[in-house]
Amino acid sequence: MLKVKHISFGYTKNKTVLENFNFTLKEGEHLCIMGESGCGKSTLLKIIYGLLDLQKGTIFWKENQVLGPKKYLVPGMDFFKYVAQDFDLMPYISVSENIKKHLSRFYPEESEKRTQELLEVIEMKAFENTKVKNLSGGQKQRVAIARALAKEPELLLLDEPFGQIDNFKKNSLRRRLFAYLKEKNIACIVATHDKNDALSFADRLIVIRHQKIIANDSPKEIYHNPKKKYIAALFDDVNEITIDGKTHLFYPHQIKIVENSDKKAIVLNAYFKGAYWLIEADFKNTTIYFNSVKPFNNKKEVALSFLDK
Ligand SMILES: Nc1ncnc2c1ncn2[C@@H]1O[C@H](COP(=O)(O)OP(=O)(O)OP(=O)(O)O)[C@@H](O)[C@H]1O
Repeated sequence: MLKVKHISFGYTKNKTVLENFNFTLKEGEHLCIMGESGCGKSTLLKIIYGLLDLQKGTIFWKENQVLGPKKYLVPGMDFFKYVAQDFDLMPYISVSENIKKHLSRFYPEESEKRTQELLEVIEMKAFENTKVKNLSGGQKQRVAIARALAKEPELLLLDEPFGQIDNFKKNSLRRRLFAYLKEKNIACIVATHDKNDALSFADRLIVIRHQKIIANDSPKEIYHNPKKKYIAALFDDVNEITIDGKTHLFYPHQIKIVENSDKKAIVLNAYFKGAYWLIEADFKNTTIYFNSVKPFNNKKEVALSFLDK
């Protein structure tokens, strides 16, 4: 189990990036870290891996304390693997050689079998003999993930793991990778901007804002009961609307167009989203967003109903 206790960190003395972080992670559990750009997601992963020295607090994996570069000449904990945003692959050797570099040379058959298994997980079988320098950014990202998995870490730390991968590949890769991690009981912490990483695949979600953890719960709970607009906005457009003197947060799908109601909005724009239209409208001098199966002309008045909260 990972135990992060009262940790604080800043790159300089007068600027704290993370303040008094506390959380735990069980074996095999998947945690997502979300928050706006620059809030400290990558910094947290680097601290957990042991690449930075803490100013305060402790981190333990089981009974082992995670210590930073002041303590270890080669930083980074043995039973963790960390895939950074810049991959750090060997460009002049092939995809499979990059993976094999992290497997034992003394068991070539076992090493080959494992490499093939990982090539399947990252859907890169067709590129096994291609030199890494000739791969696209998204392909390199996938090789970096396979390489990190080669030795079956106990905890995998992924920084924006699908950031450079197109939607077409991303969905199937995500399903394969997270199923593989669960199957092998590998715990995982993913720093991400992508709500799908959290909603569909994480057991738990932590949201960071202004150096603090402002939410730590199941993705379902945080999605359905966001305590702040900042949190809801990680998942979708969000409307902050006051009804009978009380302010509520509504996602676009929680506002419906109805035949009649005393809540009227004037359509400003309609954006095609494939399966539906996102309507931008003025409601009591506030711009709101809701979904509709059909578009409306600008300036059209529509009656709305808001989900009961
Ligand atoms: N090596 C460094 N030296 C000094 N400041 C740094 C360093 N790396 C990051 N920072 C600062 O620390 C803060 C947190 O950065 P971090 O990269 O952890 O954010 P992030 O949430 O991962 O951002 P993004 O989503 O854009 O990747 C930012 O203000 C950043 O400018």
